[in-house]
Amino acid sequence: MNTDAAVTFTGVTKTYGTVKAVDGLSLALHPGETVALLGPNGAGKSTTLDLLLGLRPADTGDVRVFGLSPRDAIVRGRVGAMLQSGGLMDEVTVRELVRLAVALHPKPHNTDEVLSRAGITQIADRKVNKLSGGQEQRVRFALATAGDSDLIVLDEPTTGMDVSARQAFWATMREQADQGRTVLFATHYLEEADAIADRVLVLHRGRLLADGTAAEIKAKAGARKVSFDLEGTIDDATEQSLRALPFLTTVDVSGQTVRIQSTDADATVHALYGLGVYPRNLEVAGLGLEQAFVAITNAEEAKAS
Ligand SMILES: Nc1ncnc2c1ncn2[C@@H]1O[C@H](COP(=O)(O)OP(=O)(O)OP(=O)(O)O)[C@@H](O)[C@H]1O
Repeated sequence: MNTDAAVTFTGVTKTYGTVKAVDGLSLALHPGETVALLGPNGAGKSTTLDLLLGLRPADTGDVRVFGLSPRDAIVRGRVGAMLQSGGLMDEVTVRELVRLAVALHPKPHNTDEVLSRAGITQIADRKVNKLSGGQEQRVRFALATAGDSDLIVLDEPTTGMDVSARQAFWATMREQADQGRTVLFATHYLEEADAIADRVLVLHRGRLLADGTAAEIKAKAGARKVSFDLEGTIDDATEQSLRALPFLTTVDVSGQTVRIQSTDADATVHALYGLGVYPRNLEVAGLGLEQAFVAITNAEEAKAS
């Protein structure tokens, strides 16, 4: 067992009826890493976080947090979490709720500092059930950072936050990681994962499909995008021959503009000139993280069907 790791999953499986939500998952996260957990709906992200937080038991395998069981790690204040669901207590004010979280933490921060860091000092006296969605998220963030935890776990943390709240949120998270904390967040915002995470995990049907930096994940997708314009209207015959170009994974024809993805852009462009057409404004570029994610998960879907 690697006791230096912040988190280890070893052969972890969690099944609901016939659904394998987490399927033989093994991974290790290290102190100071900011890790994005990506995956299509139902990939097993929330279940993975629930297992990590000891909210559900694994069927098989072992989950360790700083070498401890999830429950022991939480009791010792080593983990702060911000989950998607779970009601906040209704009839209390924001300050009372945050004060309670501070009081319960074995290594508490100062309540005013926690409120200020989460940007909720202005609404501290408001009842929790009178908040907007974005304000609620900030309160959850305050609860996750009520004490000096070594691992911060966030499930879809910025859903409902406006642009400035998101920026402030991620700036704070970067500070937390710079201080040696491990930050693990599940998200559907791939641009956030690209901008923030040192490491990206792609889950699919409970299995780890890719694990690396955003650049490595983009390279793993193995595809590049090619776009160009053709003069005049693209008739059916031309469109047919474009769609028959080698190594294509996707084709989109819109007016005179053609956008394609190819697993061998050089060969595709070579064949394009062979069609006797004259592409203008030809651009060849790597995939963004979002496109890479779609390419990787679609390829896996195709294998499964
Ligand atoms: N309590 C439950 N009972 C039965 N099935 C469940 C339960 N929780 C999750 N599942 C199933 O397990 C699978 C994984 O769900 P999970 O919520 O972990 O995925 P996710 O990646 O977080 O999805 P999303 O992006 O939609 O939040 C899904 O097929 C889901 O329907």
